[in-house]
Amino acid sequence: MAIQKKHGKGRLDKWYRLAKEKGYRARAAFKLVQLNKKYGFLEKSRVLLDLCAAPGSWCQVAAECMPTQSLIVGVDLAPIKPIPRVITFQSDITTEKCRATIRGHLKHWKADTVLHDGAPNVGTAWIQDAFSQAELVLQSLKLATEFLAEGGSFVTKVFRSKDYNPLLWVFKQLFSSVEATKPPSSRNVSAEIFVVCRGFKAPKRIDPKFLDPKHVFAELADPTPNNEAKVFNPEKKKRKREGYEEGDYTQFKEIPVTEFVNTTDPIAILGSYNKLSFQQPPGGDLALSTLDRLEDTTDEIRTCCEDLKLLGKKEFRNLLRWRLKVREKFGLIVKKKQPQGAESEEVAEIAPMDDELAIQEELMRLREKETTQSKKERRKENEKKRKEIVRMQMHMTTPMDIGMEQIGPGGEDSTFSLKRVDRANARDAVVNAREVPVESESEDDSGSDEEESDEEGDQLERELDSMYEMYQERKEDKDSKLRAKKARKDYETEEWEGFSDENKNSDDEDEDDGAETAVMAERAPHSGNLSNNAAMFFDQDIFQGLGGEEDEEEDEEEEENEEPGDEDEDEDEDEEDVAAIPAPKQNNKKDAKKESEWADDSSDGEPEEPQDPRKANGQLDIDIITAEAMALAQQMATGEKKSQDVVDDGYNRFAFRDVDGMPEWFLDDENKHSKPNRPITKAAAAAIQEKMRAINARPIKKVMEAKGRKKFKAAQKLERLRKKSALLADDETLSERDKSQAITKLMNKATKKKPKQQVKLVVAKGANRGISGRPRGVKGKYKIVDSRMKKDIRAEKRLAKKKQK
Ligand SMILES: C[S@@+](CC[C@H](N)C(=O)[O-])C[C@H]1O[C@@H](n2cnc3c(N)ncnc32)[C@H](O)[C@@H]1O
Repeated sequence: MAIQKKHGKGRLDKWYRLAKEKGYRARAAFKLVQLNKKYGFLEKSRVLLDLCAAPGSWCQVAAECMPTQSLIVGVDLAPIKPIPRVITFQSDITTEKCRATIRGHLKHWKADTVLHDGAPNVGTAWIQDAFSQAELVLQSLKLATEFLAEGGSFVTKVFRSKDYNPLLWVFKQLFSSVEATKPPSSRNVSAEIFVVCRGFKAPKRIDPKFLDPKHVFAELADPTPNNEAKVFNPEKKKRKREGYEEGDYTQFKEIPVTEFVNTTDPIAILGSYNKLSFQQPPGGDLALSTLDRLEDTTDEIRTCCEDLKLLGKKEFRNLLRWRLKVREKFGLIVKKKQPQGAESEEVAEIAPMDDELAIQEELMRLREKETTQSKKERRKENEKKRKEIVRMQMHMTTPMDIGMEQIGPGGEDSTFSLKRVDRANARDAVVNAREVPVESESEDDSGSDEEESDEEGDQLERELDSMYEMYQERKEDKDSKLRAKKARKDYETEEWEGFSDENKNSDDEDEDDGAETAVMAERAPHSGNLSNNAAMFFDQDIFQGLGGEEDEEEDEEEEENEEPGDEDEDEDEDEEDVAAIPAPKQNNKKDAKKESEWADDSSDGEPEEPQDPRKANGQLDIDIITAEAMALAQQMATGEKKSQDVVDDGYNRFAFRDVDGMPEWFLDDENKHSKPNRPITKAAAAAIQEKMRAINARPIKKVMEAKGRKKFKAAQKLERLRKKSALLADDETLSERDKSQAITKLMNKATKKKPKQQVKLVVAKGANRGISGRPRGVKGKYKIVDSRMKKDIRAEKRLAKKKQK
């Protein structure tokens, strides 16, 4: 008996069994079936070329779906057993011989479809596999450009790797429509993606660089050497750390923590490994043991290293900071004081781990400890002050309580300078009980050495932030619920813009960075001044339709309609536009317009607070729809509660939760439960119940429509009857008796129900066995049954009769 493989790629799944059942040579057949179901290119093709076709299941599918008399040619390194209506031959698709053989088979015809499902079985590391795969794709594209007819389709398999985007970019230059998809039969653990390119542009001349792997994958072909990796283990060969082996996604991956410290791409390690290990290798590792003994290597850091997949942004940040500290201590980064404006440079030095270093290390550790302590205290102090300010704004404390008399409430440099506080915003902040950004002292004394921002750290954090955003976007794309949630969140955060707009400026600065390497930039048709990578990035579907100047004009128009104070808000909106979900964006713009209209309406020139008809979650707030709200309304109507009480209620233990740096999943979960429990009255609960009952009692729309149609038809019938009876009544040739008889007859006919048409059962045997369509000699409604069913029905009837007796 064959051994059933239960894990990973070798699992004999339903597609495998289905392929066996249907007589396909490989489960891969279903990938083509599903791709064709979605894009329907096979039925339209008369000539097809299948590159890398063995064992031949795609050719089988093509032969089934394409019109008879079509020409199908399949080629592979491996021999392909003959398939009816398919020409196959054995060759390497990268060779000239193969090209010539294809030409010989196609003669003067051009292919409508070129398929490529090639996979080189080199079995080396993932990154190498992916690269050769990408090269094979480019090779097949080369053949496709030679043999495809104008408007033809090219379907290819690519792997998720660094080469994916360059490949897609090249496809887009040659085809009018390029779509990447993963058919259901493709295993989730497999990194393969299928790209369906339609509408071949058939350019007269194609720049050979388009199809030259050296140019297309320029970045990979010449990776920058990682000299720093030699510091810890100079003679050890550097491990390849980019990505998982194909189909190896479920493996728990571990890497020595020293690798994380060494690497020039720490984010890649955090993203692709499960654990950073402090475990000593058999021969012992000096660097590892030093790392292990460091004071900075706190328990928290160790716990974080245990399972990277559980970490949130904050923990990742901590790990990156820790890495930087360690690198500094080991002398991997030597910071040079530089004149202003000059770019900071990281110098990698190979430093021996001797006594001197240990002393230096100890000194650094002490200094570090001191700094952390003072930072912590400052942060605590700030937090305290922030809370006190909010309390004061809510009239729960006096300025004296927080020592404002010493500093002076209006002092320019004071943390409590309320001059800059926009009153309306402040009120919003109190009502919303949101965080009030207080200028941190660390910002004030930015000149000090300890607070000197670390270029690498900042860069990594920005990278981490943008990766997290991309991850969220991907998740949103897949999950409509999440999309709605984000839309709600965006809506909520829009309301509170903070006391100052410094944050925004820093956000803007963040956007400025990013260096791109130029690959084939000179040929990018609409890249303008953008580098090739940037052009490829903006070529993605998400940016399509985001017009350049036209949009800007539109934005400008809208800006004109708005108050000058709204400028910053708009900038933020524009930044979000790239990844924003369309619906809320439209709403926001509409709102902005509405707000400006409201502002224009106010006669005294003072813009009125816009009464937004929506609730925080974006729903229209047109009714009291919860029992809590109803109870509150009742209490306010009876004077039991005043608006001041409601404000007081807003100040509760849930209002100032410290959410900073908490992972999203944690906050999502906590938001479900961490809210005040407001008691509801019996009357309110009853009223809501009653309302719901009334809503539930309403017939659904379809039933209402059906009833309406019935009523309408009855009215029409009645009208016709009335007219006919009137005609009869006016007919002078008829006697009164005849008239009455004729009208009665009419009435009887109208009220008489039509007998239901009998369904004739036709047994599927004899001439009727396996027929499709109406059986001969059968009129009216019919149903084809097998003889068993008829016998069963008869038996049931017999039984029922027996029981009656
Ligand atoms: C996944 S299989 C293709 C399965 C095929 N689509 C089917 O449905 O049966 C990948 C094939 O690519 C072939 N291949 C890899 N490199 C090739 C090359 N340079 N020239 C021709 N075939 C190649 C391999 O021999 C292998 O049979």
